[in-house]
Amino acid sequence: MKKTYIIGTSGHSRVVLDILEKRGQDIAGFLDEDEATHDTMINNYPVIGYVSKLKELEASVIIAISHNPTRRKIFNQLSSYNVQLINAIHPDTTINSHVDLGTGNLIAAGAVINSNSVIGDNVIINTGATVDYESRIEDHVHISPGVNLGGNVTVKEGAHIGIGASVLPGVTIGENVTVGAGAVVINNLEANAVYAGVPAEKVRDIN
Ligand SMILES: CC(=O)SCCNC(=O)CCNC(=O)[C@H](O)C(C)(C)COP(=O)(O)OP(=O)(O)OC[C@H]1O[C@@H](n2cnc3c(N)ncnc32)[C@H](O)[C@@H]1OP(=O)(O)O
Repeated sequence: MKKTYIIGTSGHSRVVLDILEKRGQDIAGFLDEDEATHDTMINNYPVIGYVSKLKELEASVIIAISHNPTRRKIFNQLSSYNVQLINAIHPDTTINSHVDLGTGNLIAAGAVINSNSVIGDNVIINTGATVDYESRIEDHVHISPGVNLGGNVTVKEGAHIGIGASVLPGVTIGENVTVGAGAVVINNLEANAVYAGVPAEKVRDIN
């Protein structure tokens, strides 16, 4: 089995570590672009160095960074390396057998993904979130803890749905949108903006 490296050292990365331990992965340690973290220990595993260390290695990797633009940037960096992105799926999840799941994804404890949904690459479906039938979650999306998506929802690349938000069936959420915590999204949301409230309304554009 190839050794597995976790990119990122935040609290989120410790959630990923726990899942990989539960899955019996052979974990080498962490990598991080912040030099101050190097040679420290996280839950008994070393922070080994920069992400570029992976250039020299044939390794399994998961990017454990919740900030979508940063996670996307590192995903693109890894595309020229000889590494294998893996999924980190907590054993306590319910994923329908007819779900099409990409790679480099975190599916955290208690998450549910229902039938015929499609999940891209480098996605986070966080603790206790539900994605209902025939939904489409594109690359680099973060579905936060406790979010509920109705059936036939589309979440476009790079969008972030905040904690506890609900999205009505059939809604499309545009690229790079942020939905505020607790929002109820009843209409399609145009790309590159922040929306919040019940029902969700635009707060500001994202440049
Ligand atoms: C495991 C984990 O921790 S995963 C982490 C998941 N993270 C989240 O869920 C965070 C989601 N982010 C939010 O909800 C943020 O508050 C955002 C993105 C909606 C807004 O953030 P900012 O752009 O910094 O806006 P800011 O805090 O200045 O608020 C702007 C206005 O929106 C209001 N607002 C902010 N958040 C919300 C919200 N969730 N619902 C309703 N209104 C909100 C503010 O009261 C403010 O109103 P005002 O202009 O009348 O004073």
